[in-house]
Amino acid sequence: MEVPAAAATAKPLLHTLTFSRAMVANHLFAAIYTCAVLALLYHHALTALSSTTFLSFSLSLAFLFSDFVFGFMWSTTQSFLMRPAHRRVFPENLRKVMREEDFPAMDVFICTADPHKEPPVSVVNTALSVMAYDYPAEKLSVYVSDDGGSDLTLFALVEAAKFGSHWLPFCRRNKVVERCPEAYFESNYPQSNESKQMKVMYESMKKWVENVVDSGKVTDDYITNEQERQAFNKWTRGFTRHDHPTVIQVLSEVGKDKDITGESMPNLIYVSRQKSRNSPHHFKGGALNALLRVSAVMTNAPIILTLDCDMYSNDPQTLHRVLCYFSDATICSKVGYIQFPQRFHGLNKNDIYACEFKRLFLIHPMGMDGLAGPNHVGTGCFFSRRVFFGGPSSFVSPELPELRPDHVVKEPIQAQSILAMAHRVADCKYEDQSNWGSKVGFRYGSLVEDYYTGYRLQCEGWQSVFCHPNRPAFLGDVPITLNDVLNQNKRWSVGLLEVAFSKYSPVTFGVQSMGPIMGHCYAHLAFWPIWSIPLTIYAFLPQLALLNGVSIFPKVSDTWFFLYAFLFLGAYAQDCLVFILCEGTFLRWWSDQRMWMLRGVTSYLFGSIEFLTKCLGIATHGFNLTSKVLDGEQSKRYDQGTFEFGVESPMFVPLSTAAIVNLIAFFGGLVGVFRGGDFDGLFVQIFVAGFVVVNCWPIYEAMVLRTDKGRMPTKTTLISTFLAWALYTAASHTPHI
Ligand SMILES: O=c1ccn([C@@H]2O[C@H](COP(=O)(O)OP(=O)(O)O[C@H]3O[C@H](CO)[C@@H](O)[C@H](O)[C@H]3O)[C@@H](O)[C@H]2O)c(=O)[nH]1
Ligand SMILES: [Mn+2]
Repeated sequence: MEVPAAAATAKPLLHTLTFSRAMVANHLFAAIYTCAVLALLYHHALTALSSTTFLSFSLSLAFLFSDFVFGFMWSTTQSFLMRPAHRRVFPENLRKVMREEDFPAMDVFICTADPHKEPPVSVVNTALSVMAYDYPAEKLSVYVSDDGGSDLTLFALVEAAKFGSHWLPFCRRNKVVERCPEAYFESNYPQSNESKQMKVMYESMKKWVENVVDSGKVTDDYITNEQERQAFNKWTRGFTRHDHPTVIQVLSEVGKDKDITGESMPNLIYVSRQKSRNSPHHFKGGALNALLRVSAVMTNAPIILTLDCDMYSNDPQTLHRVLCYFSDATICSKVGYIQFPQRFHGLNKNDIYACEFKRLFLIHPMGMDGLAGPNHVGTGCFFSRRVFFGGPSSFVSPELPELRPDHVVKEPIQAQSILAMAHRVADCKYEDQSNWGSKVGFRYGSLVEDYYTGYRLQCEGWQSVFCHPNRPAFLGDVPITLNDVLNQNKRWSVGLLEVAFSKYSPVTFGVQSMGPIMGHCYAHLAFWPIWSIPLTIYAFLPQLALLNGVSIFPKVSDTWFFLYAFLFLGAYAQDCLVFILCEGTFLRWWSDQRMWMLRGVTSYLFGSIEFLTKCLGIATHGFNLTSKVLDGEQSKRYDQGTFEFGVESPMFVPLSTAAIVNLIAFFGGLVGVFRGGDFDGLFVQIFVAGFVVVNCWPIYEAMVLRTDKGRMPTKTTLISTFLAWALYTAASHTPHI
């Protein structure tokens, strides 16, 4: 009897790809909605042309422009809904196609930049969580890049290596799933003598490290041997975070350092690249490129995982999932990276600051996965080392043979020649007149180096894969104060505009290189901050007109009114549906749309202004690190779902001004209508103001009702009240000619 050919050659299944069935319904809705948007723009153009006064002409023009932006942003989001895909992997089949001896080596990069904003204990936890992966230790190397050039961070990692020699075998023996010690001891872990002992050991290590960090100095009492002393001696008098030589310290070495059961430890290497005030360092992109070179010289693993210091591994099996793709020869030559979503721990119930970014981190990448693959989001991403050296069929060779992705390292990592070469490639002048940052490695030129690099790689022809298992592979911290959130979003805004208005803009270069749909996906992200234009206009203009009794939208009895109603309800309903179908709750969606409005008059707006001043050469802005330090009282308020203002941030000024203007306009409008005003003509404006007021409730609370430290600073409230009054006065004196 003959065996069917397919069955005889069938390989065990490693991964599958399926497309969402909701696609057709969505295409239909998109087609109708597009017609509605076009009709609205036509309506605005018509009103503008037939307007009799200068005022009504400029108003129609303003709304024509803002609705055009709305329409553009809405249509680009539809690219993500064109062909959403879902993937599954079958790591249980991996052993059938591959022996453990054949597993490729992995280099893990962890970035940190400031021991006071990024507590070293949390860096330690991240490092330990990846060192403890279910993977042959001799194939695993963890590199920690310290852009803060801090001996406190080095000290913490020295302690991490010592503690790791107990922690790793403990995890192995007990099949621990939470391999980040902090998360493990916070969880409901089994109480045994061994686990209790481990906890004592962890707590004392943590305390030890925190003491040193609090004291700000690694004194002799904390140094236990000559090797350590030599390492810390590098922090001489002239050593500052902006000006210092390279420090590379091997804290644990494969084959040499063993855990307490005698098994090999993975490599753990501390790298602080050379810094000088006279050389640009390109922030995180620069740090990652330095690590790319240092790791090439020392281990040169074909697969690289990049992590932010707060993103610990939450699943020891993740590397097996990744191998399901990278071991498949059919996709290996095209797939450049495998992106896991950014997911977070410690979000409050309704996620008041919408830090989950469900669209950015889940819905959009799933949409792109059915096309050429998701964008890169900076952390939780596995790269094939080859992607950093040209497109799939156009290799760009690095300047040194040792840096080539196919170079084989023959000497141990602490060999004199290896260390000398590693120092050489970490030099701050090394990249001068080279391809690094332009054609090779992570790309420079944008504060969102992650987005930009992924985008450029996809333009070169690389595809990517989105992997999002039910159990999050990585978990990170979220900012817990509104000011931190807005500042983070502002930095992203500046970085995105840098791409949007560069010669590599997705609307021109992107569309040409990767086709219209992928190009539009990237364009949606690049133009994210231009939401500020319609959002700011809609936050003030209809309200100021309302206060003056000027009707600017169609009357309820007018047929054009239904167009407005359809556009508003249609977009909101679609957005809400997509959000809730992606495991969202209604209240989280509500927070999400609220934060979108808030960002419109704060981070998007300030980001756009900063970008402009940068273009004009008036000011430059660096990478403002997001704080990962938890303040007790702030944490408490965050957990209760209370907004945190507290500081005098310039971004709070337009926010409170808008809140005040809308409140007054809403009540003023209602009073006017009761006194016999034109309800029919003013309804839309009253509705818009009312909708903003409902969204602004936490702001009113923070301005008048609250007494805690997180309330709105009185100065901000006063300035905003004054500005609201000034706007009102100006509006009421605008001649209606
Ligand atoms: O000069 C620098 C500045 C930052 N970092 C590191 O970059 C990471 C991200 O910084 P963070 O302050 O946490 O910024 P976020 O806005 O939270 O990060 C998101 O946005 C960044 C781009 O702006 C991406 O790099 C990140 O991966 C992405 O998670 C951290 O590990 C930092 O240590 C450096 O290594 N060197
Ligand atoms: Mn972060």
